[in-house]
Amino acid sequence: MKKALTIAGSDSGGGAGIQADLKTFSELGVYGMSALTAVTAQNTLGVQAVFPMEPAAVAKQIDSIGSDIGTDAVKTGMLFSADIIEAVAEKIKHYQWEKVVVDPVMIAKGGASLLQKQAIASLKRYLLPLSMIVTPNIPEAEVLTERAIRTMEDKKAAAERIIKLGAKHVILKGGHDENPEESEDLLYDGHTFTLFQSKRIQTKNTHGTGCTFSAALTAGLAQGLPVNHAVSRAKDFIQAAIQYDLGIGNGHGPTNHWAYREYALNKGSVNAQG
Ligand SMILES: Nc1ncnc2c1ncn2[C@@H]1O[C@H](COP(=O)(O)OP(=O)(O)O)[C@@H](O)[C@H]1O
Ligand SMILES: Cc1ncc(COP(=O)(O)OP(=O)(O)O)c(N)n1
Repeated sequence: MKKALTIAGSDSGGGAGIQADLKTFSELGVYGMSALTAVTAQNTLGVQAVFPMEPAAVAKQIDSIGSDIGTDAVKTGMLFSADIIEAVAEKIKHYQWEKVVVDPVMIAKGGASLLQKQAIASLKRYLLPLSMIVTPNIPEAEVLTERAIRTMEDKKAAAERIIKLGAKHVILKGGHDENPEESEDLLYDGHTFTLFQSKRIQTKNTHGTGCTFSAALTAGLAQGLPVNHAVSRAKDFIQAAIQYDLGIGNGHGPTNHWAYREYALNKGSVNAQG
């Protein structure tokens, strides 16, 4: 049994954060574990409140896992503060975890801040150099690189800058792109760019897409898939989860975490173009 650890915040509404990660791990046949960084009071209409954990409490949860169960891969999501980021980075180094997926969660789709502004420097300095892959959406990549991203050339330049920050791979997600036909994610490993394209689904129910995608990617790495295969399967997983949404709540609803298993598994993969 392969194991994966998510270090992230709780979404009471169940669509993003720890809840999305654990559902995704389970759907992909990976044993899921969690270290909670914050509790959010959240639903499909937005984030009503954020209650961060003490950094020592985050570190202690990671120790409980690291000192006994161990893990095959780790992902980080909402980390909220510089102190939590530094505690997490310290533990990743201590346990010498290498399959580390950093989802640089900053702002929820409704606009709520999930990362303090003063924590961005710590994210870049302490966590990105420990990551096997970092998974920014376009606004997050703009913050990390301090450059606007409009064109494919901008995306490639941003990916190059993020690799220079110490990440081994970057997948720049295209959910926020203006392309009405496709949602395309750009993978860069420091040498080669690979584009993962899928049909853009017209829906308002995209809450938790980033968390779900990075959790699927983490599960793939835990199972020993090479990075590009893990990305390709994560893209198939999120495509199915968005396509077969559940219509839950009055705002931006969650995706369907069992859609990949139920409807899409082994029905072919999205295109990857070098
Ligand atoms: N409407 C959509 N149709 C198809 N894929 C989408 C859509 N929105 C997002 N995705 C995919 O979901 C994943 C998460 O992307 P994104 O929404 O940019 O992340 P985040 O939730 O971090 O903002 C990416 O693989 C992206 O291509
Ligand atoms: C607790 C928590 N963590 C992360 C997020 C952000 O999730 P994401 O997948 O980026 O989706 P949206 O919030 O943008 O819909 C979150 N909302 N809550």
